[in-house]
Amino acid sequence: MENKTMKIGVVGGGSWGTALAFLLAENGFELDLWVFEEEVRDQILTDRENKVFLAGATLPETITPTCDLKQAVSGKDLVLVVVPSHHMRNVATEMAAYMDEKTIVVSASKGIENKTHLTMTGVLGECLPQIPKGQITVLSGPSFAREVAAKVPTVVAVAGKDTEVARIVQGVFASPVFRVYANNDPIGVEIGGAMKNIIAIAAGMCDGLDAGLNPRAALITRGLTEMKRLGLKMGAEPLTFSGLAGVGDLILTCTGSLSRNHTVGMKIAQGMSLDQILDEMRMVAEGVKTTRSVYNLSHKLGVELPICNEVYHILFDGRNPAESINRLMTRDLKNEMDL
Ligand SMILES: NC(=O)C1=CN([C@@H]2O[C@H](COP(=O)(O)OP(=O)(O)OC[C@H]3O[C@@H](n4cnc5c(N)ncnc54)[C@H](O)[C@@H]3O)[C@@H](O)[C@H]2O)C=CC1
Ligand SMILES: O=C(CO)COP(=O)(O)O
Repeated sequence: MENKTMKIGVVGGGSWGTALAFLLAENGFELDLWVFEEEVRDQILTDRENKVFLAGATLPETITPTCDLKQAVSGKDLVLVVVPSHHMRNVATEMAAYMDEKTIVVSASKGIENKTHLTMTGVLGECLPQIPKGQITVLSGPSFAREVAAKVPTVVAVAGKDTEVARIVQGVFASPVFRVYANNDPIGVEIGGAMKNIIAIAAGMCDGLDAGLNPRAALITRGLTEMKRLGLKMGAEPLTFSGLAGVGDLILTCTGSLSRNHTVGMKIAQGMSLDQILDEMRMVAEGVKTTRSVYNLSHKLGVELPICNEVYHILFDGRNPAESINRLMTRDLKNEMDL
């Protein structure tokens, strides 16, 4: 199939869905963009801008905003889903009625469902039984939406169990400012993308306390070990965690001031309550819900994740972040390479 004639739908007009729609339009595709809020659809139609979630990017006429999910996904060759992880099941269940087995599905959402502990391709696989599993892929890596919309050079991974399909998706998204590596370890890519958000909350707490640069580097490094530990238990490839969706995204989110998860951690350390912080945010900080999923999953699987465990108790039990640093520092002494 000649790429540019592919019919594409993007589901989710938050900052990341809008930035990826912009990228695809720049790559020469015409596409439908499903947005949840009528206000956002109307703004894009009249001003060619998503002022709520991605102010500043001018969206070309080749992006058609719609609140009609059927219009966005039916008859498409490729559907990119970019809704917050806690809305994935509802949205995908509604999509199922309009989709046939030929469509390639790409998830760009990062999270682990609270109830089922499924990653986003797992949820999509359950909700879209007509789509062969090899056609469900994931795009992830160090990529703030605002920088992608500003055409800042960005490098990500696209993972799928079917190498051919991953290559097609790679070709659709790749551009001179958006380099895409193919990867065949979707579960590793998704565990990396979901768990780095928890560690970013921890790094934000560390920065909010002004605890120092040494502890932040330690959190990033030991956080990577925790990502790998849970990932391996779930069947991931170890090398994925050294890649873009692992350490790459971990570094970006733990050190980048644009991160919503890092910001949540900073505000907690500065004394705000989680409810207060979330009430003030229209955007999503996936790490909050993922912390709950990972806490429960790690206990179920018997995997020790000390940093994630502390983040859980700070967010949901009111533990003091400074006390958590002390608890992490005074744990039994270990061998660094133990997984
Ligand atoms: N923003 C970024 O830089 C990046 C975000 N992501 C991931 O992309 C996913 C989507 O996040 P963003 O685009 O950042 O969203 P956002 O935080 O900018 O906006 C929130 C989104 O939730 C939608 N929403 C609210 N209620 C909804 C409902 N009931 N059903 C469906 N959608 C609803 C809003 O329409 C909006 O699109 C997340 O999993 C995030 O981790 C991944 C990489 C980069
Ligand atoms: O996933 C992201 C960058 O790769 C975005 O991180 P935040 O959701 O913390 O802003």
